[in-house]
Amino acid sequence: MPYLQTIFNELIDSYIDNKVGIAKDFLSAPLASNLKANLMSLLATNQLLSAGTGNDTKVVHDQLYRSDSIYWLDRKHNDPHENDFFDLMDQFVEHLNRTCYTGITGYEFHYALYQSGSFYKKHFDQFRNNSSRQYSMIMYLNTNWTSGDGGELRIHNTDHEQDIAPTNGKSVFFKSSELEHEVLLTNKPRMSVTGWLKVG
Ligand SMILES: O=C(O)CCC(=O)C(=O)O
Ligand SMILES: [Fe+2]
Repeated sequence: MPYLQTIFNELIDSYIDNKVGIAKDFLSAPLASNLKANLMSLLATNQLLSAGTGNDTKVVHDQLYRSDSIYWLDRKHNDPHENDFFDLMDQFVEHLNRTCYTGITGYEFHYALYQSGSFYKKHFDQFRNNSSRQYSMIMYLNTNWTSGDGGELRIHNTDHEQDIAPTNGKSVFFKSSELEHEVLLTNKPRMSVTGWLKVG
């Protein structure tokens, strides 16, 4: 089986078994490093925006709730690495729809930077007034991450909590309406690409 399909199945199979899909090497090392370099240059050129909570009609900038900053990826940027990322996501969505009949028709992704001391309190990803977000997907861009660095993604399952370290290239995948989660306070800059697979 081609390598990518093996990784896609690792993510999907662990999602089916545990409600939280994890694939350790979803992003290749070069792609992760190129996306991280993009994020660093967005920071250097002041293009990152403090992230809001809520959807477009009611965005609240509450730093007590989440303190990351973000930038949306777009094919219109004509950035080769963003386009490599979108090519990968197109293949993943095609694979997911073909093997699981998910009917995903779109997606949206942003870079996220959690500076040291940042966090994102417990929340669901699906907006109350809009259910187009079906699956949440996060890809991490952090080399040399160790346990004292904090910044784990904490998933609140009904009967247990699960902490996931944001290590380089890893992807996490779960149903947006189903699992409450949070980002624990990070002691080091923590970088990722986060997004949603959508219907309608
Ligand atoms: O970065 C993470 O691990 C999760 C981010 C998150 O929950 C979100 O952006 O909605
Ligand atoms: Fe979230």
